[in-house]
Amino acid sequence: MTADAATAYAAPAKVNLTLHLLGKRADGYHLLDSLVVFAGVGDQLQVAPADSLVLEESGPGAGTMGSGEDNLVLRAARLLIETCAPELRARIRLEKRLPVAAGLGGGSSDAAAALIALDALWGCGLQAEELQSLGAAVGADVPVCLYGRPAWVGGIGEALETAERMPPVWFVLVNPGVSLSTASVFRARSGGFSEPLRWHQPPGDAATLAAWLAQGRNDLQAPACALEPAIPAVLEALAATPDCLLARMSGSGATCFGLYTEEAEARHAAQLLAEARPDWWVRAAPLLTDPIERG
Ligand SMILES: C[C@](O)(CO)[C@H](O)COP(=O)(O)OP(=O)(O)OC[C@H]1O[C@@H](n2ccc(N)nc2=O)[C@H](O)[C@@H]1O
Ligand SMILES: Nc1ncnc2c1ncn2[C@@H]1O[C@H](COP(=O)(O)OP(=O)(O)OP(=O)(O)O)[C@@H](O)[C@H]1O
Repeated sequence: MTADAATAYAAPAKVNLTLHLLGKRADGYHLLDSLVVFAGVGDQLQVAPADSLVLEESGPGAGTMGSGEDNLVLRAARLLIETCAPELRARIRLEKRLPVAAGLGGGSSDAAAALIALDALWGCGLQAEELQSLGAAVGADVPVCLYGRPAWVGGIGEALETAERMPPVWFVLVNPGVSLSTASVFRARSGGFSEPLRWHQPPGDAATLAAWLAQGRNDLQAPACALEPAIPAVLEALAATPDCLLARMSGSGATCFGLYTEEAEARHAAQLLAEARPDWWVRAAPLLTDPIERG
């Protein structure tokens, strides 16, 4: 595949529908069992040939990601250069729309899109497994973002299995405008570990999915709520919207999602929340049931 300069690569938000912690490794990383999906809202990336490696940020989140040199997009690009050829360079444009350090895996999704876009631009032709191992070196959420479809995630984020036949579902995503460091939320948790949760038969509709999800949880939600009191307020506000089937935190927070059957229900709930709390980031978006289309 070749990339032309105008091609835009989608970097959608990741949502952890469940997040069970199964144990802890000697290096401090936690073993996960998570049902991960993507939502139809996210960042966008464009790449073009250039004489140096540069990242240009635009959009509402530009300048909120710390120093440009630490950007996960550039870390991914440098790893690909090391693997592929030392002289490779590109201009990368990142339109940052997702909140940062928000539990939506925005940086990981950007890094995954960068690996795919630059592999195509530079004609590296890496196999999916090679991209996966570069992605895992950038962050635990990058492998599933490269995979780009509903998945059961295990290991510390690298063990992936397709979650077949997700039903059509709508999300309302709400971030209260606070960023939470993933490491601090893991550090704040205490107590035992959970069992993995798998369905015997894929849920046929949103209500059945929500009922199945209610048997599980996000094990990082309690420690994140203890660190950040805005999170319980978001969960309560989402749960109180009409037609909300389930409200839960994604990843290490602070973004929470509400589940709805219909687009109109989600849009109505999002409008109510945005009116009540203009200081919150609120978006209605569908669950992407099919693999992400890139480029
Ligand atoms: C919590 C999740 O969002 C679930 O999807 C991800 O596992 C986190 O993915 P991520 O943000 O890409 O995480 P990384 O940047 O690799 O790790 C940040 C920190 O989170 C903790 N961490 C992360 C992943 C994992 N399986 N166990 C951990 O304990 C570690 O303290 C690590 O230093
Ligand atoms: N392209 C990027 N987008 C967002 N954050 C980035 C990016 N590059 C570097 N970062 C840094 O990475 C950290 C994590 O940001 P990110 O938005 O990916 O977190 P998150 O949504 O909580 O991720 P996860 O759900 O994987 O834990 C932040 O401290 C941020 O400054």
